[in-house]
Amino acid sequence: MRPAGRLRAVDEQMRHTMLRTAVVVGAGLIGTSIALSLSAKGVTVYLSDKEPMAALTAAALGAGRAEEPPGPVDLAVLAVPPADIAATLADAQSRGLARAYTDVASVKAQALDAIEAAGCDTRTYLGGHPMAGGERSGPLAARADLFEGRVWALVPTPTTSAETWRTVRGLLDMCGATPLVMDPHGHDRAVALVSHTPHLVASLMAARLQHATDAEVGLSGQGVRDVTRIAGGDPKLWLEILSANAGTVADILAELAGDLADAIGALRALTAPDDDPIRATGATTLTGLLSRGCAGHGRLPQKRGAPQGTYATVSVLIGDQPGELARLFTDVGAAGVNIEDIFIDHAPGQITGLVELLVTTDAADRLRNSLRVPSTVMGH
Ligand SMILES: NC(=O)c1ccc[n+]([C@@H]2O[C@H](COP(=O)([O-])OP(=O)(O)OC[C@H]3O[C@@H](n4cnc5c(N)ncnc54)[C@H](O)[C@@H]3O)[C@@H](O)[C@H]2O)c1
Ligand SMILES: O=C(O)C(=O)C[C@]1(C(=O)O)C=C[C@@H](O)C=C1
Repeated sequence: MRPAGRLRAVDEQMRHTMLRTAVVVGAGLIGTSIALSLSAKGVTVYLSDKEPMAALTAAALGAGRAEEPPGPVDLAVLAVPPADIAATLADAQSRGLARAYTDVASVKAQALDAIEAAGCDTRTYLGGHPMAGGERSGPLAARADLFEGRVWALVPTPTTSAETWRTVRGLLDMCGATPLVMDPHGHDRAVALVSHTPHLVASLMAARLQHATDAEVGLSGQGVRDVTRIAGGDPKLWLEILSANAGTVADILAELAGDLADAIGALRALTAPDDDPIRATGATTLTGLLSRGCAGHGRLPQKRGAPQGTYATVSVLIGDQPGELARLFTDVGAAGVNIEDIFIDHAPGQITGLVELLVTTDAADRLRNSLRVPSTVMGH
């Protein structure tokens, strides 16, 4: 049985307050996306940024008002770079800007240490980190639906008040995000694996392309774009993020370096003549690495943090002519199936496009039968 105090704490975390007013400090990609989402739900949002043009641009996009609030707001969201969180929180609290405060920084332990060192009031602060973003910066890259269905880590201080919990839960609810409560070091270890090292690896791979010939990059398909997309992120922000989690990222990269060395050895072995037995060793090693990759990829949760197997992809070929998508949606509706997500892959000039519909696993075969499309392909 859980002690009553713990039960009460969990209960408080589950409730949430409807926000009426908010301030977003830092009107960049994440701040403006949050502000757009809140404004769309009727919250009065005030925007500020050390670059006035960023706040004005966000306001012009409909994210809120680029002005100081007339009095304390329900929640201040600090969407500034990680190293600026403590000073921004201290300044906001000293001005009595809000009744509760949260941030969105990608690293938590160092920020929390700095918050405590700066003497901030940790009762009105609850750290946060939405696991959604993009490789572009600034308000013009923002989207109101950026956090829909995404996990949002919540990292409380030992003294975070119940009222602050309820207010920040209200923010997540309005943004359509799913909370995941973590401690700061556990959070930073996890994001080293699922965000920070992948970013660095994407950058290292993308750096290989820098001096490629036009003919070589001209041949790029979706694979290289998927592997390198996040490498387009702001180097200044990513230096800050990696610096605040450097030891853990270095440990993971060292393990990766071991696998890279094995892969190089295996590939060299595969260049040996057909009758050289070393080829078989190379093939075995490489198969092992590729299979481990499939197993690791299979561990990634699907939509809304659901485990693998919750959803299945139904792939449909459609023609490049008006009304094709509308017809497909009508047919899916007629089959009584809800589309959880959709991806459309259509190269200009091709007469067909591939539409991938993400649906619950139990509905997938029914939909395939109804649309008369073949069973799913490997990797889905
Ligand atoms: N980019 C992502 O994918 C992503 C995802 C989740 C969380 N985050 C976190 O969100 C935060 C913001 O990142 P972003 O991608 O929106 O960056 P961004 O560069 O798009 O926006 C940051 C904004 O903050 C402003 N700013 C910087 N210092 C400030 C200060 N001291 N006071 C007021 N304004 C200030 C900048 O002028 C800029 O407009 C970072 O802490 C980052 O770690 C980023
Ligand atoms: O979608 C992307 O572009 C991202 O890289 C977002 C992403 C990530 O998933 O690694 C990047 C950094 C953040 O702190 C959180 C989310």
